[in-house]
Amino acid sequence: MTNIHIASATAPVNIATLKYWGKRDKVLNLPTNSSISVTLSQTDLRTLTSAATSPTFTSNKLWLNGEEHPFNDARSVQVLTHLKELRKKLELENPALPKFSEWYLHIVSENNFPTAAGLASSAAGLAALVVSIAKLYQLPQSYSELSVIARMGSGSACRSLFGGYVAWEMGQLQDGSDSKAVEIAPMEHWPQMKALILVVSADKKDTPSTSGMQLTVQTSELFKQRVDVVVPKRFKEMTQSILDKNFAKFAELTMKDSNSFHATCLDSFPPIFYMNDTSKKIIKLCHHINTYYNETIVAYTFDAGPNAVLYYLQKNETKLFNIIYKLFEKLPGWKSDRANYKQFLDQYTKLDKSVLNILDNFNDIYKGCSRVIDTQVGPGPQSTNECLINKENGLPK
Ligand SMILES: Nc1ncnc2c1ncn2[C@@H]1O[C@H](COP(=O)(O)OP(=O)(O)OP(=O)(O)O)[C@@H](O)[C@H]1O
Ligand SMILES: C[C@@](O)(CCOP(=O)(O)OP(=O)(O)O)CC(=O)O
Repeated sequence: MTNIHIASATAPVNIATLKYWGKRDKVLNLPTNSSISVTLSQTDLRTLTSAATSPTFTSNKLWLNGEEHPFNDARSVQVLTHLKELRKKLELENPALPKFSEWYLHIVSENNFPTAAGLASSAAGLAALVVSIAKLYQLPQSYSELSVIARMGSGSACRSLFGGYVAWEMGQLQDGSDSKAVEIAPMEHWPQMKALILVVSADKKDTPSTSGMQLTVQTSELFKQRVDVVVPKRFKEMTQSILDKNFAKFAELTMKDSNSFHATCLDSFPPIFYMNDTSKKIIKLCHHINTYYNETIVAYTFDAGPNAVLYYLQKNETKLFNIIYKLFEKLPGWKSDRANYKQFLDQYTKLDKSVLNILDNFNDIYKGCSRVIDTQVGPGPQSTNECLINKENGLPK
C-alpha cells in the first residue's frame, strides 16, 4: 500500500493542584471553574501516538496499547471533526494540498504506564491524539487553540498541551472558544518541583469522573460555595505562588483544594468516595511530616481515585525521604540510581523519639499501595520520529 501519511508525537500527564470538577456544558465539555496543574516528566509517564491517513483506509481506527479500541464515541468524533475542519480550511486555501480532510485516520497509541488506573491516562492520551493529528495535518494553530479541541475529548487533557505550570481558563463564551489552557510558567521557571506518586491499590474507580462531577453539580450545596467563592480566590493565589516560587503557599493551597474537591464529592447525594483508608493515612502522614519539620515541605493531592501525588522541592528530598522511604521501601518504583537509600534508613532511626512513636502507626501503610512513581515537573508535548505504524500497510507495527 502506498500514499500513507504518518506523524507521531508524545504528550505528558498532568496532575491538578486546583481541581476541575463540574461542567456547565456537557456537550462542549465546559467547566464550572478554572483549574491549575503541574505537568509531569514524560520519562516516567507519557503517551506516544502515531496518526496516519490514506485514501485507502476504510474507517477511523484506534489501537491502544496493542489492542483495537472503540473510536466512534461522541467525544472522539467531536475531536476528529474539529481537527478535520481546520485541515479543510487549509485545503481550501491551497488546492495543491492532499485532501486529508476527506480520508479516514488510523491512530496507534501507547501509554508507558497503566491505562485507566487513575493516572490521568485520558489526559495524556487525548493530548497526544490532538497533537499528532495536528502535526499530520500541518495545522498552524497554537497549542492554546488546540487545547480547546483536546478539552472536548477530556477536560483535563487540555492542560497536557503545555509543560510546567498550566492553567485551564474556564472562559465565558457559550461556544467554549475561550475555555483553553495557557502556560502559567514553563518548567524552567521552577524546575525543582518533584512528584512522588503513591499508587494505592484499588480494584476499580468508585464513579467515573464524568458522571461523578455531574452528580456533584446537581446535588451538592457545598459545591456552589466552592465554584463561586473558594476556587476564584484560590486560582489567583495559586498562580501567584507559582510565579513567586513560594512552595509553602503553593503546597497549602494544593492540599486544601484536594480536600475541598473530595468534600464536595462526599456532599454529593448519594455520596462519592474516591479516597480509601490508605489515602487518608497518607494525608495524616504528610501533616505529621510538615509538623515535625515545622515547615511545609510536602503537599498531597488526590484525583478521582485513591492514588496520592506528593509534591515537594528537590532541596527537601532528603528530609522527606528520611521518613517516607523507610515506610514505603518495600514497594517497586524507587529510582535505582539513588545511592542514598541506605542513608535515608540510617537517618530514620535518628529521628526524634516523639515522631518515631507516631510513625509506628504507619508501619503497614505500604500494604495498601502497589508501587511508587518517582518523577518531577516536565515539558509539554514533543514531536518524535519514533513511529508505531507500519508505512507499508497503515497498521500497528
Ligand atoms: N493513549 C490514548 N489514546 C487515546 N485515548 C486514550 C489513551 N489513553 C487513554 N485513553 C482513553 O482514556 C480512557 C481512560 O480514561 P479514565 O478517565 O477511565 O482513566 P484515567 O485517565 O487513567 O484516570 P483519571 O481520569 O481518573 O485520572 C481509556 O479507556 C481511553 O478511552
Ligand atoms: C479529579 C480530576 O482529575 C477530574 C478530571 O476529570 P476528566 O478530565 O477526566 O473529566 P472529563 O472532562 O469528563 O473527561 C481533576 C482535574 O484533573 O482537574
